[in-house]
Amino acid sequence: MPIEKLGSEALREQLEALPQWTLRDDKLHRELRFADFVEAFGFMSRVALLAERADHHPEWSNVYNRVSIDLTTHDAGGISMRDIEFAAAINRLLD
Ligand SMILES: C[C@H](O)[C@H](O)[C@H]1CNC2=NC(N)=NC(=O)C2=N1
Repeated sequence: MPIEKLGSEALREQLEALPQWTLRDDKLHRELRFADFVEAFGFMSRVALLAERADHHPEWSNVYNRVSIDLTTHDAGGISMRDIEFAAAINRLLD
């Protein structure tokens, strides 16, 4: 079954449950700051395992203790429920 891009109304609804995430360039965006590089990279390692399990991968960058994450579904040409679920799973790692 093809993965569908969310329409703007459905997307707005889903974003209500993800207040830590914003829309930037048609992607789900979140920036994080950790105590140091080891903490940031440890977090990225945990996200990498989630990404491999879901076969859904982040666009991200890391500078020392900062991590910037963008989520989109290339296969759908926009944000899909895969990104919503991924964002929620990342939030749970940070609880
Ligand atoms: C072939 C493979 O399943 C696809 O390329 C997957 C891999 N990871 C992916 N990750 C993301 N974020 N979007 C995708 O469309 C995507 N597609």
